[in-house]
Amino acid sequence: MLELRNVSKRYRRTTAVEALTCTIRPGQVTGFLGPNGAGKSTTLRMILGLDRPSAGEVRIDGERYADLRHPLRHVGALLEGPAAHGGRSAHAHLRWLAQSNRIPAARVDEVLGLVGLDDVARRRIGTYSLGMTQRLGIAAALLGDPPILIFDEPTNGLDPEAIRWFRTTARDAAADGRTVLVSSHLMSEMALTADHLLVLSRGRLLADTPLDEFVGDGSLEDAFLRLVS
Ligand SMILES: Nc1ncnc2c1ncn2[C@@H]1O[C@H](COP(=O)(O)OP(=O)(O)OP(=O)(O)O)[C@@H](O)[C@H]1O
Repeated sequence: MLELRNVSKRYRRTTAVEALTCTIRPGQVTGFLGPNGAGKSTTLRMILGLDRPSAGEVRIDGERYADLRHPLRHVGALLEGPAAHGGRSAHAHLRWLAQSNRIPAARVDEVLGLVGLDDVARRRIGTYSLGMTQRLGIAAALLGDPPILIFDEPTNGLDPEAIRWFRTTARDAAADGRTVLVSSHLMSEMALTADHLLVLSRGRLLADTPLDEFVGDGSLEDAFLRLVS
């Protein structure tokens, strides 16, 4: 379980996140929506200990990220932007992550197979396409077989087959009892992937609702635009 209690983040004059309180539950895919600049990435960075809240706290299974001894075994994340050195191979990158989190080396080949990168695993990451880079990020998130998975814009650059693959992966993980949090701007994709929604706008939480209730008789896009406009 992932809990945010009264979490705020201020950068000088900008309040990126304002008193955010929510619990992200296991067994479902939670979609994280919000217009550009709403504070989604900032929130995800605070969950992962990459940014310090100005106030409030984040708990992962009751602990702070910084206190987790082997964080990748508790929470796996794909964030925006390259997370690996371009000169390394995917295999070397994952081996290094596995070693530093006491994850068996055999798991590296397993996740490379899961994301379909086995054929290019020894190639330099710098030569990868956007879609291959996304798959590597997803492999890194799955590496520690963590109960909590966080994906920021996971389908960026993925082709239709890979988008479907990601959706199935996220839904299977939730069906397995994991906590899955996915941020995306793609409403049609989110409508197919999420069970529950968190909607953020200007740093504030506007909705924390099951997808079906949020959408009602219309489309997710209509309901979302009505709420944030
Ligand atoms: N390091 C920083 N320094 C100053 N301001 C920042 C910093 N990071 C984020 N912000 C500001 O905080 C606000 C929230 O940004 P954030 O990137 O979290 O939004 P987002 O919902 O992820 O947006 P997008 O959908 O465009 O990725 C924005 O106004 C942004 O300019």
